Amino acid sequence: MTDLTLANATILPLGEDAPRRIERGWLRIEGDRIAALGDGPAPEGGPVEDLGGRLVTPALVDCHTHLVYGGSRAREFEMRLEGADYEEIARAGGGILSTVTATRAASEDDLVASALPRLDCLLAEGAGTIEVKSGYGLTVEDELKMLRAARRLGRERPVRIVTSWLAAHALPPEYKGRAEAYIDEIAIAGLRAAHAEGLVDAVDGFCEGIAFSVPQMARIFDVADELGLPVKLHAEQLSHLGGSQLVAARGGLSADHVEHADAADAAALARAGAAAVLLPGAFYTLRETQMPPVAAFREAGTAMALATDCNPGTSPLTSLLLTMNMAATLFRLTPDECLRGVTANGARALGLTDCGRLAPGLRADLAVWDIAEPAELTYRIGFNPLHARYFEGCKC
Ligand SMILES: O=C(O)CC[C@@H]1NC(=O)NC1=O
Ligand SMILES: [Fe+3]
Repeated sequence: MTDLTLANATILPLGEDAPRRIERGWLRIEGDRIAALGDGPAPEGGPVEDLGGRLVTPALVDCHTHLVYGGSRAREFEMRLEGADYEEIARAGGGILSTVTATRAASEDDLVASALPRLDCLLAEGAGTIEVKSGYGLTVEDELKMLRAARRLGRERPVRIVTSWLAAHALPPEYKGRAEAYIDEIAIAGLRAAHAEGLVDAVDGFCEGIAFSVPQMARIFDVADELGLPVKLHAEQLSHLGGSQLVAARGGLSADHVEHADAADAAALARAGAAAVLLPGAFYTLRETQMPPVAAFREAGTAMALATDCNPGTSPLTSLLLTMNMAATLFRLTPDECLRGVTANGARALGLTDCGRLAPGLRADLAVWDIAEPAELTYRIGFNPLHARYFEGCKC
């Protein structure tokens, strides 16, 4: 059991009603929780570690990843460089389906082994909570295999893994022209099996012309609601179908990508308390030109989260710090918005209230940085100033 006070630190609590910054502050850890924090001299009693003015933030939250998958899409990367766009590749049977073949062929052990190096990259930059989706198996057993592998990552490393069911990611060849049957026999039947095995924390889908429609996603969300599972959605990534409005109407956790969302979507998400998850890695990789409506999100008060969207096709990115830099440079988010995007708002996009902020009673998942100026985290490109990471109160 940890009993430790971190002293002489520059603390960013990142809570809505918390001080913006505590200079020369202290934070007391008891067990796996934050017991107290404040400014001035640290309270007497117990071991103290002087941080020499270093910056302390919540451990980072990556609220949108496809971290578990088989194979690689480097060849497709070349195709894009030869001029094919994402939808052309998808319609030519490439894209997601080529990763499906590799994932179906991989064992659960193979999936864990190939995901661990990607996970270690995120942990090395101070991540403490990571969401992992299914979506490359597209049979009940292969989707369950993916989520079992995801759960194992949380046992193999000091990290909290949150899972999402994403069977509605693509229509496999054996269901070509039979989307409704796929939804019934795989997406819904598999969701029930995953829930029964304790493998799923939220339900997601790819709502897009090359994937699933709003009514089709609504059918899956009906079952999520019956099972008491929250929902989220890949929405308005390549077009405007109304996925964000569906998330808002269902009281969902987040609408993700949202490049093609509009002011009405921003207002609906804000009213529903749902986050907009911006994914600059996919925007950058696809050389997208449609910017997400950041001004509308600001105007509406929609919480903006950021995530790597780590996936082999459109965002082979395993750096939240680079994600922050991309969001600032490409989407014009401020460094403060970027840091909130991978902490408090990332937690919000996952429906988590016990992390992503520093306050008494919350998890002692912390990142200590060898910098004093928070903007350095967003400003630097390819620089990792992590000094130490605490997970459940333990330095790791
Ligand atoms: O190409 C892949 O493997 C996943 C792409 C990823 N999935 C999705 O729904 N949108 C994306 O950009
Ligand atoms: Fe994604």
